Amino acid sequence: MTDTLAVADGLVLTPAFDVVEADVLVDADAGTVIEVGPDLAAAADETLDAAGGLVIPGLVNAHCHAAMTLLRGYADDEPLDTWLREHVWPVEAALTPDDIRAGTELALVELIRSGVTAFADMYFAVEEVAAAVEAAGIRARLGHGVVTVGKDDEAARADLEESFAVAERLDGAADGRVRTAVMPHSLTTVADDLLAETADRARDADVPIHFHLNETPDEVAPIVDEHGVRPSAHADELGLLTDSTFVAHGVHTDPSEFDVLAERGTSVVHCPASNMKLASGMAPVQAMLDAGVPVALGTDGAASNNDLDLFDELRDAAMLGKLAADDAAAVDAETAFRMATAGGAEALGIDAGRIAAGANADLAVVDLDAPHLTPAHDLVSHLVYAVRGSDVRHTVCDGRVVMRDRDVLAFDEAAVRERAQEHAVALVARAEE
Ligand SMILES: CSC[C@H]1O[C@@H](n2cnc3c(O)ncnc32)[C@H](O)[C@@H]1O
Ligand SMILES: [Zn+2]
Repeated sequence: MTDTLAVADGLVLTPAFDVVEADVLVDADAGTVIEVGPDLAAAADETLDAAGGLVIPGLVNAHCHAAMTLLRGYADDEPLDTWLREHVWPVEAALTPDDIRAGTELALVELIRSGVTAFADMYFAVEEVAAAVEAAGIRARLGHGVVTVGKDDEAARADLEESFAVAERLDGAADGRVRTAVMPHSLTTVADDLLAETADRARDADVPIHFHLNETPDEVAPIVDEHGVRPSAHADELGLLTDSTFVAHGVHTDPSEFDVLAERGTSVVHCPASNMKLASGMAPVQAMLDAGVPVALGTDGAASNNDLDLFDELRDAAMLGKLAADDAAAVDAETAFRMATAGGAEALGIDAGRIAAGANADLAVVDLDAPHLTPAHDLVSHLVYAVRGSDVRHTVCDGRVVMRDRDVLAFDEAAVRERAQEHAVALVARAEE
C-alpha cells in the first residue's frame, strides 16, 4: 500500500505564481506529489500541519562549500585573493575528513532549517559530504574541487583523477538523491591542458562541470592578456561550456559573454552576499536574464556570507540586481524566487522547483503568522523581501519530512553544533601551529 503524506490546510504557491488554498498529497515512497487540491488530508497516512503557512517549492542553493561553516567569521573583511591565499587555503590544508563531516552536518542543519532541499557543493573529502547528505535526507550535486596552481605534475594529475573518481563513485548515492559533477576550481587556478582534458572526459562520461567564473577582475585580466579573449570565450574554446555546466558568480561578465553562455545553455549561479562581502562586484543579473542566460542562486561558503540562509540571498539578489541595473524594476520578486527554485533545479540538473502533480515532493512550509509578514498584500513579495529562514516551519524532501516544527529529524542539533565548534577550534589551532 502507498505510504502517503498530506501537507494540509495551508496556502500553496503554484508554478504560475498563484497562491491557492489547497492540500498537497504526497506519495512518500515514490517521493512525488500525487495531487494538489482541496480536502486531501483525510485519506493520508500522515499529516503535516500547514495552517497559517505557505507551501513553497524547496529552495535550491546552487553554489556552496558546505564544510566552510567551520571558517564562519574566521577571516572577515578581506578581498577574495588575500582571503583565499593568506587565510583560507592555509587552514584548509589542515582539514581532515572528520572536520569536513562535522562542518557539512552543521551546514545541512542550517540549510534544512531555511527550507533548502537541494544544493551544489564543491569541496574535499566528498565521501563524507555524501554520507552527511544521505543522513540528512536532502539532495545534492557534489564534486571534488580541483586546484592545480602551485602543484607539481603528479599532484595536479592526482587531483584531477580524484575529481573523476569521486564523480563516478558517488553518482546516484543516497537512493539517487546524490548526483555528482567534476569541479575544477576556476580558469586561473587549474592549468589549461587539464581544463581541456576535464571538458573532454566530462562529455564522454556525461557528467556536468562546475567552476568559478569571472568572480573578480583578477580572474578576467590574465585570461584576456594570455588568450586575447574573454574568459567565457576561453572556457568555450576549452569545451567547458555545455547545457549541463553551471558556473559560480559571473560578476565581471560582459555582453559578448552573455551570448556564449546563453547559446551553450550554461547556468550562472549568482552569489550576491559573497560578492558584496568580498567586494567582488555586482553581477549583471537582469542583463544576463534578458540575454537568455539561465541564472540560479547560491550562498557560496559560510566563510564569505556568513550564513547559509537562502532567503537572505533572495533579498540580496533582488536589491543588488536593482543597483547593478540602475533600475528599481530589475530582478523583481518573481524573477528572484524563480532563480532560487526552478533556476537552481535547472542548474543542478534535477527535477525540482515546482509543486505540481508528478513533480518531486521537495517543499517547505513558511509560517506567515509573524509581524514582519503582516499585512499579506503579496506573498511572493514577502518570500523575497521579508521572509527569513527562521520562518520555515517544515521541510520535506523526496516525499519525506526532514524538518518538522523546526526540528531537523536526522540530527541532534545541539550535538552537531558542539562537534562543529570543537572541530573548528582544533582545525585553526593545527593550522596556526
Ligand atoms: C577546491 S574546493 C573549493 C575551494 O573554493 C574555495 N572558495 C570558497 N569560496 C570561494 C570563492 O568565493 N571564490 C573562489 N574560491 C572560493 C574554498 O575555500 C576551496 O578551497
Ligand atoms: Zn565558491
